[in-house]
Amino acid sequence: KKPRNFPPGPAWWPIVGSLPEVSRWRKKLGTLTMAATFLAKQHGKGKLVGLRVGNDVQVVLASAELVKEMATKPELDGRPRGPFYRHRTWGLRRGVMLTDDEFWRDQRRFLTRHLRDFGLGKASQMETIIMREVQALTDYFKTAISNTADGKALIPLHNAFGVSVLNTIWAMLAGKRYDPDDAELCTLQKILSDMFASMDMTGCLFNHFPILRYVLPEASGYNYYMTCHQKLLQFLQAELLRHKTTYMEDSPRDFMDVFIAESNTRKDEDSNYTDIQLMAICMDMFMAGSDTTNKSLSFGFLHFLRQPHVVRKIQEEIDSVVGRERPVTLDDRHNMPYTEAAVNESIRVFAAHAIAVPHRAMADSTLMGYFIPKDTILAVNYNGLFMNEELYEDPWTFKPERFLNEKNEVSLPDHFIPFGVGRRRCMGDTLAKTNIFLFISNLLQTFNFENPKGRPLPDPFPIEGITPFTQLYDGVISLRD
Ligand code: HEM
Repeated sequence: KKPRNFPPGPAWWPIVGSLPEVSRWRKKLGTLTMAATFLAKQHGKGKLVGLRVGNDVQVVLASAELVKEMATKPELDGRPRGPFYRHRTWGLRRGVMLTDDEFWRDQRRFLTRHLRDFGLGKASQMETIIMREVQALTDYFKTAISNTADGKALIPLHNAFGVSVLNTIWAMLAGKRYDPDDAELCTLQKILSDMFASMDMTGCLFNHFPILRYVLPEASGYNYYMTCHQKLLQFLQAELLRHKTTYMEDSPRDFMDVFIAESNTRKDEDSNYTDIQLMAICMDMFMAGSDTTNKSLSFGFLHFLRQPHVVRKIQEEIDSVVGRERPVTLDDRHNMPYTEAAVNESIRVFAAHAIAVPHRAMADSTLMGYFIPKDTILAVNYNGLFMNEELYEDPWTFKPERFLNEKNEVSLPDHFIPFGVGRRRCMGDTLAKTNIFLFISNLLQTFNFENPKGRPLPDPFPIEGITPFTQLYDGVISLRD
């Protein structure tokens, strides 16, 4: 039964809850995020909708004020607890992204403090790490171009940035980088992206109906989920072993070494500094840290192919502020408002189809005056925020100008909160924005990106998943001069 004064939403049927209504609108509109935006408009003044899907009682939020209200209430800082979230870290709730309470506070503090030592949030260190990757990708594109007769290389752009972006976070975590076409990492990323495409952020069938793990392990996606995580575990185990065999106590090379040192000092049985916890943190970073930035770049470049005038404006800005003789650096950023606005617009067009990592009410609470019972899942539907025509005119069109004021300065509205707010706010916003800025500006300084002749422009409609994907698309890359 719906609790009294629960946020409004479609009817709850026995066993399936609101699933039939959500599925109907999802099919009709094309994505879960659009269905949730629609249901929030139909039932909750466009701000929220209350649902039950199988076991899970959920409230989907679609307004910035509500996200901010949620952040004022520590009891709403929890993370979900179903099998989808537990089995991801091998049966235990571990890591930092999907844990809560004291365990999460301690681990988040430790991770933030020590990732800073290896560059996270420190402009000059981040710049060095990212520029190494920009250079490697530039060389990779140049080689592809030099292997063509007409100087125009056809490159699949939907996932051109995956390995490069992962390297920027992996350098801090594991002190290692991979080439853009590294076979092992490309396979691993393919496994992860296939898995991401088969689920969504609010879970999947075997989470909403846990019994399906036993009666329909194949059809409910459970077996597939476990196999993918097993492969990821093998990859991380190999890295951990490499670290342990080459570890030197007095000279930590990266976060893994620091964590190993900490776990050596805490030998007690209930220590949280275990091998599994370290691998779970790495997995969080793999997913939260690289996937989001990579996809913001993919969405950005898709729109660049659709709107060459945006590319021309960025290139004009680069030419006038930096020229072509030296790379674009972070110091140039404040003189490049149009490019900086394009960075934010790339994040908007990606996040506009995403549901953020869900929260969980750890105690009874309220939101917008409605009752939120303990264990309700609270999911922020960014589609409701970033595709809202009243806030973002013509939301399907890529318009950096929307983030510029009349003085041509970057001006981000209060409702632009792609990284969340409050205690659970994203840990990597600076790294993400720095990555996107340096990749866009340096690649557009050197190359032209065009849609292949004779092909339709790539469609901005997303492919759904835990995080949204662009459709598969190619770009023609050539040297600017
Ligand atoms: C465009 C890129 C990115 C976007 C849009 C993004 C967005 C978000 C959002 C919306 C959340 C959830 C906030 C909440 O629960 O209220 C989050 C959490 C998180 N993000 Fe990001 N993020 C991005 C990049 C990164 C990067 C580069 C890192 C790596 C350092 C990172 C690490 C994390 C972590 C660890 C969390 C979990 C924090 C916690 O639960 O305490 N993210 N991010």
